[in-house]
Amino acid sequence: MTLQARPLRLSTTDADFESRFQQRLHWSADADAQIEQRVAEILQAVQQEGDAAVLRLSRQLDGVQAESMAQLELTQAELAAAFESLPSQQRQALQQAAARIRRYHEAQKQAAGQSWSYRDEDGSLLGQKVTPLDRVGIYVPGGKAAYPSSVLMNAIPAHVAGVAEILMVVPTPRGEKNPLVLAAAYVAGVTRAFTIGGAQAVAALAYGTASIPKVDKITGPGNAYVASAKKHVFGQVGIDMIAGPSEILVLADGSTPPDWVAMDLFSQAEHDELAQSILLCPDAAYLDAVQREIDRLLPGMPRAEIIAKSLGGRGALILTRDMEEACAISNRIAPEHLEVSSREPQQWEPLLRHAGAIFLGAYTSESLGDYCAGPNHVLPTSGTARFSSPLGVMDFQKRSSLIEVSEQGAQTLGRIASVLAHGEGLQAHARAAEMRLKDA
Ligand SMILES: NC(=O)c1ccc[n+]([C@@H]2O[C@H](COP(=O)([O-])OP(=O)(O)OC[C@H]3O[C@@H](n4cnc5c(N)ncnc54)[C@H](O)[C@@H]3O)[C@@H](O)[C@H]2O)c1
Ligand SMILES: N[C@H](CO)Cc1c[nH]c[nH+]1
Ligand SMILES: [Zn+2]
Repeated sequence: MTLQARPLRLSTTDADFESRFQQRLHWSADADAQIEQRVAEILQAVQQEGDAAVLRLSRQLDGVQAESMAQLELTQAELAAAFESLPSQQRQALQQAAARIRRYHEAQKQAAGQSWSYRDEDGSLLGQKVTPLDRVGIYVPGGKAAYPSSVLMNAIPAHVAGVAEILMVVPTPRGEKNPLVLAAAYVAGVTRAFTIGGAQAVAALAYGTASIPKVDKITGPGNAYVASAKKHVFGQVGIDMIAGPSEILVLADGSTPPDWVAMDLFSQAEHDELAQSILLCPDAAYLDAVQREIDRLLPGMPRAEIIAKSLGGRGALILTRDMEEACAISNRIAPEHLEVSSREPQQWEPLLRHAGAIFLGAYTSESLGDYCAGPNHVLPTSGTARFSSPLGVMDFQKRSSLIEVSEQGAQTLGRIASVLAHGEGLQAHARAAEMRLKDA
């Protein structure tokens, strides 16, 4: 039987558009509940049994036969050897990507990640002191594909922020280590690396085990199990966001070659059967042309099966009344990646408010952002771009407020605080302020 990839065809003028659109956006509650249940069991096992559970689950879920946790740690020598063993073209590409990612995140730190303070009219100092986290865990996915680029996207901003210890976890299905992943860890300066993945890796980082130190925060993307585990451990540790199965939304005015758009939809669909690719366009003939290109190109794709399942199960080609309506629907979806494939991307960009990353113009394929444009590819999914932002230097920092009140300032603030503290019925607060008043 020939493989087919048939995204759902919808039109905003259909009477049942709203219900079918909603159904397509949200994955099945049943599947979700099963994943939640499994993840809860895994987290509990690791919390109670530590390394023993991590070893057992790595055997069961990843087919990794290890007798001790020491066998699951990658040495710095192994990382360096992996880098040295790469063909020079791959070594160079890793270094070029790393340099661009570093430059972007250094600019981000300059713009938004610095301490600041000012003195008020009484000479009191008010400000914010920014400090890096001490120890972070970065999750690098590795179930259905290997992600050296995710090593760079996590570890480089952590370094730029000044994090002292960067612990990496990455699953190695059947014990197969990906040399590019190891080499990327070398290039990005990862402190320690463990070949474990899934919810068990998230649990080990969050709770700590005899072999894996507990971290302060876990960042990085992963499949639905990883995303759910991060949600569960939030509070024990910090997390960056929910960066689950990949998504792309293409907003097209019909001017981009349809095979480019078809391939861009494939590029995220090939990550995972649960990935989501959506095309919005006001031109029905263009949607037909993209579907024809999907049919033509699919058989040549090595990951055709995953693409077909993702597009068939979660994809959509949506006919809109016009580009304005397409922008409004895109804002409702709040996709991880948003491509504005138009002759006038600057015309539509001001209308677009919710997306992890916005790619402007036909030449800006989303895949360039995945690897080397510079901005981070760890991005919020499942509509969480309404309130979350791309991974960045600020995720590896925290802020402390700084307050130094002058003698004069204590007179002004003391009177205000005293009134409010008495209003709250908190006498010790009031007295502490009043004792510092000169006429007390
Ligand atoms: N949003 C982002 O920024 C971003 C970036 C890169 C990748 N991604 C996404 O990350 C995901 C990577 O997924 P992946 O599967 O390739 O790697 P992964 O490392 O996220 O997941 C693999 C792990 O999942 C666990 N697992 C798989 N099936 C399980 C089951 N039935 N029960 C319990 N645990 C199970 C296993 O422990 C395995 O080690 C994809 O969905 C991709 O789209 C997202
Ligand atoms: N598109 C992914 C984020 O959703 C990132 C990635 C890495 N490699 C290829 N793609
Ligand atoms: Zn990708």
